[in-house]
Amino acid sequence: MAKTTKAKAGAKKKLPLRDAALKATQALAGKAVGKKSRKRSAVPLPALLPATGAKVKAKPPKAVRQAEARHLAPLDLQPVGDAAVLDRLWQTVESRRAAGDVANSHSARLIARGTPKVAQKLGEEAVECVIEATQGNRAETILESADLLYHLVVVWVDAGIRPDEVWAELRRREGISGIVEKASRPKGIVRAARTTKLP
Ligand SMILES: N=c1c2ncn([C@@H]3O[C@H](COP(=O)(O)OP(=O)(O)OP(=O)(O)O)[C@@H](O)[C@H]3O)c2ncn1[C@@H]1O[C@H](COP(=O)(O)O)[C@@H](O)[C@H]1O
Repeated sequence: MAKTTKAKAGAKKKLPLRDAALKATQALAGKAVGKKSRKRSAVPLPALLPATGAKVKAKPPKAVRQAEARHLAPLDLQPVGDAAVLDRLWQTVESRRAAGDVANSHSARLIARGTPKVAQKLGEEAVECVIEATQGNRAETILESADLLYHLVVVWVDAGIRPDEVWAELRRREGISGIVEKASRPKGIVRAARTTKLP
């Protein structure tokens, strides 16, 4: 063991000057183009530095690829319903509110309990929908979505909002990329002043 160490030390000493200089250059180059420093340094590296064998990843990480596949997969849409059902639901709930028959109408009973209760129910249904969606339970997510939309309609009726007003806002947003819209929002301190979120 000791012999080997000595032999190594000897070999180091005997290293010709040119080889030693080359080694030092390579060591420096390795530091300069190593993963960490390449990320942090904005200073361009000299073009003549020797390659260090750092691999360029051709594929994005697995989680990103899976998310992309989920979003890009075509939806299996069968035309069995239409959005007009929400307009009809609103009409029904509004008529229940106006009639105020709390003995026979769930909507009338819920609205009679006051705005905080109406809003709370929407929150509960949203959380249930989130849980099912997070767990990948497709059928349950559909059921919870229907509950969520019903309770959203009750919120609109309670607040005196007509579906048309929401559709108009959705129409206004058509063709505006969410990313572009987000980028156009005020930034920094202005944004912090307008929101309860941490900047
Ligand atoms: N889409 C719905 C709908 N979805 C869910 N629900 C009811 O919402 C209630 C949710 O039950 P929860 O136990 O979560 O809530 P909760 O009974 O208020 O209990 P708490 O949280 O207060 O303790 C159930 O009674 C469901 O039947 C609905 N009730 C009515 N509709 C639609 O509204 C129309 C009018 O209904 P009524 O107002 O009952 O005539 C109906 O024809 C339907 O089209």
